[in-house]
Amino acid sequence: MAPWGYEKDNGPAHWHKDCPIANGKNQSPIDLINGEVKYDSGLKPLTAKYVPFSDAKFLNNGHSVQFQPSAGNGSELTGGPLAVKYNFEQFHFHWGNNDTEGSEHRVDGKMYPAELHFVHWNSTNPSFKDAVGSGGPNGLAVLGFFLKVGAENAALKPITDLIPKVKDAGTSVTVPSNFDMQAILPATLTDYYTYDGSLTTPPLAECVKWIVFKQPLEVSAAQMEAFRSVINRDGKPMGGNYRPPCPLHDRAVKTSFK
Ligand SMILES: NS(=O)(=O)c1cccc(F)c1
Ligand SMILES: [Zn+2]
Repeated sequence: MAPWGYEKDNGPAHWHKDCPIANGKNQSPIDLINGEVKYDSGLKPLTAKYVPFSDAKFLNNGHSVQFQPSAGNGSELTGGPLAVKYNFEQFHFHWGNNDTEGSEHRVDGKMYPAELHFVHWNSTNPSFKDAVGSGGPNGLAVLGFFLKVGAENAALKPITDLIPKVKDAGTSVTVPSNFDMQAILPATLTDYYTYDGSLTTPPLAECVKWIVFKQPLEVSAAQMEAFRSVINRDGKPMGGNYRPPCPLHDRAVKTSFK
């Protein structure tokens, strides 16, 4: 099979051939149906501490654009549904070719134009790779933020301004060291959905504690257009790099809000 992608001949419907877990019972993304979620008063606030990065790359890996600091940067996530500290690994995006599609998770069937994933790994593992392979839903913690079109996102501007430099698959650029990742996050990380799921791209490992925030972030139309100018490994616009929702099976989606 050609390397996996999102086209007719290598998209989500094909992934099960290389990754049979694609048809597993803990797959992501899902449709977050408000009538079926359950408030959990035991969910604590989340704390994300992102320290400045000395050498971080922004890259086009052929299926997304991704911010990746060098390993062991010291940024970490604790609290919420998490029992231990998680180390920050990378963030990346999924988006559509128009404003009616693009997010991976949905809310009552609604898709947002894009979704931003902050990926963290359980610090009781020696590395990110070990955390992915650690088995069970506590290997990674991924924060999901919906993006909607509105005001320019000043915190993401240093990243969206770099997109023209990583237009083609396999390209990367160094991110200025004064980039403040903390500024992307809302002041308080409240009001989220959380459930046990998987990576949304191959290898689709069922190792993720998903934490999806109810409140979307805003980006400008120009910032959305920047994403839509990115080219994938087949030389086509990368937009549409989202997996459709997977069956919930017998999983519960908890909320930190009533
Ligand atoms: N899209 S995602 O589930 O956040 C994801 C896919 C693959 C690797 C990874 F670290 C995160
Ligand atoms: Zn993702």
